[in-house]
Formats: sequence, C-alpha cells, structure tokens
Amino acid sequence: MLKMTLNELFRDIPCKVYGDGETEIKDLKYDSRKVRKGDLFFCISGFAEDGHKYAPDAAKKGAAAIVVTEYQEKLDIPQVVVKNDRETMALAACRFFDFPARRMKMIGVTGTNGKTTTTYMIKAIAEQAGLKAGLIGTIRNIIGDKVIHTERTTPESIDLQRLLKEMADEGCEVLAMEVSSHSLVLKRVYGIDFDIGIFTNLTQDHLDFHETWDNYIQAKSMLFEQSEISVINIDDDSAANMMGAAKREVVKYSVLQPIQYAAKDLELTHEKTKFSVEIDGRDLHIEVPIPGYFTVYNAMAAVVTANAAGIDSYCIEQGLKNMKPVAGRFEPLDTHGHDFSIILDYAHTPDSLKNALDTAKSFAPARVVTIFGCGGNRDSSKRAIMGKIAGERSDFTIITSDNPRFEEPAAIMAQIEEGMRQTDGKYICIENRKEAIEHAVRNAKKDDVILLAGKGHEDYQEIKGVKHDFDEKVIVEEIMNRLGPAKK
Ligand SMILES: CC(=O)N[C@H]1[C@@H](OP(=O)(O)OP(=O)(O)OC[C@H]2O[C@@H](n3ccc(=O)[nH]c3=O)[C@H](O)[C@@H]2O)O[C@H](CO)[C@@H](O)[C@@H]1O[C@H](C)C(=O)N[C@@H](C)C(=O)N[C@H](CCC(=O)O)C(=O)O
Ligand SMILES: Nc1ncnc2c1ncn2[C@@H]1O[C@H](COP(=O)(O)OP(=O)(O)OP(=O)(O)O)[C@@H](O)[C@H]1O
Ligand SMILES: N[C@H](CCC[C@H](N)C(=O)O)C(=O)O
Ligand SMILES: [Mg+2]
Repeated sequence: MLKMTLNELFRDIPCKVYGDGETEIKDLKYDSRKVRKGDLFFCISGFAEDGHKYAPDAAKKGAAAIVVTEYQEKLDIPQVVVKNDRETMALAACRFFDFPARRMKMIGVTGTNGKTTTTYMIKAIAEQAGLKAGLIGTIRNIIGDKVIHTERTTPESIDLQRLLKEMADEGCEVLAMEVSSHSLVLKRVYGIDFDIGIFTNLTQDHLDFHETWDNYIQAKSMLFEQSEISVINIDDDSAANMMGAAKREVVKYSVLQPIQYAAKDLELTHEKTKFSVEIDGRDLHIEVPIPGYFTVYNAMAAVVTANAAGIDSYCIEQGLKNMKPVAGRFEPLDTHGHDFSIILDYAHTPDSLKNALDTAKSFAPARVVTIFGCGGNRDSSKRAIMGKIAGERSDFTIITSDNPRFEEPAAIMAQIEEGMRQTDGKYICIENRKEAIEHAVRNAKKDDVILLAGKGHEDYQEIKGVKHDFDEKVIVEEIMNRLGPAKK
C-alpha cells in the first residue's frame, strides 16, 4: 500500500505546512464525498463550488490533512497552504504515485478532432511492434487487453496518476493518451513530461469553456511546452502557435505541402484509406480500415509519431493495416441486407460534421440523410453553424436531440434550425432521437447513406443529470429487426 508523510510528499513543492509534517498520508482525494480515514484532501476552487467549504466534512470523515489556498480556522488537522490548487494537486499526485509516466513512453494527442482515432492507431502500431500499450481517452481506458470504464477524456490529475501507475505496474511500455483542452487548462496533466505531443487540428468547439478562440489556441499549445518532440499537422492554421510553444524538437507532417513527411498517392474508398509516405528513404504503403480524407491526417500523425518513437516501418504498415475500426468513428452498421447504409459517427463539431458529410457524399450515394443534434450545456455557438453545414451537404436532415443535459432539447434544435434555414436543405425536426432514427430507416431509399452523427460510441443519453440507456448500435439493430429482412 502507498504511504507517505506530508514532508515527503511536498518536499519539492512550494508550500507552508501548518501542523505535524510527519503526518502519514494514505491516499489523495479532491472530492470530500470520497474521503476516507488517512486521506489528504485537496480543497479546489472550482467553477461551481469552493472545495474549502468541504474541509470540515473531510476532517470529520478522517482526512489526515488538507491542502488549501487559504488557511482554514477551527480545524485541528494539519494544513498545507499553497498558491495554486490544481498545479499543486497534480505535482503531489506525480510524487505520491512515484512518477509513473517516467516508466513509459508517453504520447499525448491534442486537437479538436481525431484524438481518439489517432490514439487507437498508435496503440495498434505499438502492439504490432510487440510493445505493451496503454490507452487513455474518450471511449475507454485500456491496459493491454483490459478495459477500464471512463467518464472523462482526460482524467483529473489524481485519477490520472493512479491509472498511470497501474499501467506502468502492469508492464505498459507505451501510453497513447488524449489530452483535452479542458485538461490542459485545469492542469490535469501538469508535471508530466511527454516524450511526444501530437497536434491534430484546431477548429471551433468548447467556446463555452474557453470563451475566446485565442484562449482555446493557448490551451492546446500548452501540451507542446511539456513535450520533448512535438508532432505538428502544418496544414492547420494554428500550427504556428503550437510550434511556437514547442519545447524542443518539432516534427511536421502534411497532406498538402511538399515537406519531408507528406502523404502522397491518396486512395480513398468506402472501406479504407490508402496513401504512401517516405520514411528514411523508403516509401511506406499505408492502408487503414477507416474511410475518409481526415483519416489520412490521423494516420500521418500516427506514422510520424511511431517513427519518432523508433518503431520500424514494417510494424507501422502492418499495425495500421490490421487495426480494428474505432467504435462509433465512421462505423458502418449492419442493415440486414437492405440496400441502404447506416454510418455511426461521433461528429459533434462543425468541422467533423463537414468532414463526415463530405466523406459520405464521396461514396456517391442516392442521398445523404443526416440525423444529428447538439449537446446541451456545451458551446451553443456551434449549433447554427452545424445546421448550415448539414443543410448544405445533406439531401435530407433530421434535426433531433443529442445529450440535452440541463437544456430544453427543443430550444437547442431551434438554434440548429436557424443555420439550416440559411440553406435550401430539406429537413424535419423529430425531438425523440430513437423516433428520428426509425423515421430515417423506414423512409430510406435504395443506395441512401444515413449518417447518424454526434453520439458515436456513447451508450447513454444524458437528460437532466440522468444517463438513460441509449446505444445507437443496439437501437439500429432493434429497428432493423422490426423492419424485417430485405426483399429479394
Ligand atoms: C468544466 C470542467 O471540466 N469542470 C471540472 C471541474 O469542475 P468544477 O471546477 O466545476 O468543480 P466544482 O463542482 O466547482 O467543485 C470544486 C471542487 O469541490 C469538490 N467538491 C464538490 C462538492 C462536494 O460535495 N465536495 C467536494 O469536495 C469537487 O470535487 C471539486 O474538486 O473540476 C472537477 C473535478 O475537479 C471536474 O469533475 C469537472 O469536470 C466536469 C464534470 C466536466 O464535465 N468536464 C468536461 C467538460 C470535460 O472535462 N471534458 C473534457 C473533454 C473535452 C473534449 O471533448 O475534448 C475531458 O477531458 O473529459
Ligand atoms: N483529423 C480529423 N479532422 C477532422 N475531423 C475528424 C478527424 N478525425 C476524425 N474526425 C471526425 O471527428 C469525429 C471524432 O473523432 P475522434 O473521436 O477521433 O476525435 P476526438 O478529438 O477524440 O473527439 P473528442 O474531443 O470528442 O474526444 C469522427 O467521428 C469524425 O467524424
Ligand atoms: N467530449 C465532448 C463530447 C460531446 C459529445 C456529444 N454527444 C455531446 O454530448 O455534446 C464534450 O463533452 O463536449
Ligand atoms: Mg476523443
């Protein structure tokens, strides 16, 4: 069992300890509701709550000590007073779990879109090379073959360091992790030295949190201040900002420009994406079982990273060729022999929706029918933009609900409609997402592509704080069963 005294834990961290510095700490917590005897409780000043308010409660539950930014009167347990709550928590977590990141090759991926997909590609390549790989991200966390449920894309620092220790203890040699912009601003990855940081792209999202575009750029660039090698997509308009923040070596990749690592000979089909790229004087022939022009970018990021990590070309080619498609990322669903297709996708930003629709359109279907909504309590300025994109690029759209969270679905849908009405796009609104999907399936015509966008792998729909079962793969399967077999 891990144990450490306050003095040991804070030996390199600027702070003032009040009370017995030799107090032993059994675990670290940032939520008073989870505190147990012997824990160190970090009082975090959040957006909604001030953790200091819960210090007495934590003490009552047996906390051995607390970490505060302001000394708390009338508490008879030791207190560690610090300047920055989240930074300190991250640094203490690194030490408490004995710097597990130092035992693995740490690869962090940031950007608006493509993070999840790129981490899966890197894991596949690393495993092809015989390395044990861990993965942390939106869909799940994985240690080798073991799957661990996750609520966040990038976990809170204490949870993250605990997980990294578990991964390192289980023998992971490489870790591919998504680094969300929230996590960078909220210091969840603070204190980690990434061997490689990857920048996929930057387009509109999360302005509810970052407020301005400049803040969003600044947030993403923080990863490169803590990366030894920065792997940058230079076709993106924000590439210069990322390179400006880079600590050491920068490795660039491109699809459009004739630089050292550039994709060429692109072949995009319904099932896969092929291209070649020259590495160390040899052309690698890359084939990935995920369609879409954007897949070239994700695969380029993975190829260049794997090469920088010292993985040989053959393993890079084979790893990508043999990888399984990523759940809910442009994933074709079984239509029981019917003559239309259904694609499950996680596009929930303007740029990803545009990319997903362009890819669907490139299959030359009879019609592209789009079903989508937008999440509640998230960037509302993207809703009309996505409505416009869907209207311009679909033959028919069904505007529906995503995860409304604490907002009214009808109000979110009305904002999407504002953008839709700026186009000639035909559409209807069906608030109930299950009914919307069933409507699309029952009215599908020969060679239609139905794009089910926004929820991808998610197996729930979050309404007013409650997560209801909602797995679109299962829902489509049920609808297909009700529809019956295709007529021969
Ligand atoms: C916007 C955001 O990221 N918020 C995070 C932030 O919340 P907050 O500052 O509002 O926390 P708070 O509710 O004010 O509470 C302050 C402190 O008091 C503590 N507390 C609170 C109540 C109590 O009874 N006892 C107690 O101790 C809390 O545990 C916390 O430490 O700090 C909390 C823990 O420290 C996080 O759980 C919380 O994530 C929320 C739940 C969240 O939804 N985050 C999303 C938006 C997110 O992080 N998304 C990105 C993905 C983005 C992408 O798509 O790229 C991710 O990485 O997952
Ligand atoms: N490189 C890319 N550029 C633009 N769009 C992409 C790219 N890669 C994937 N997409 C689109 O974005 C969707 C989300 O992809 P992915 O889950 O890999 O991104 P992410 O960055 O992890 O997203 P999130 O921030 O929600 O976790 C995909 O379903 C696809 O429609
Ligand atoms: N990581 C993203 C996921 C959005 C997925 C979409 N289904 C939604 O609920 O808006 C977020 O939390 O903003
Ligand atoms: Mg993701």
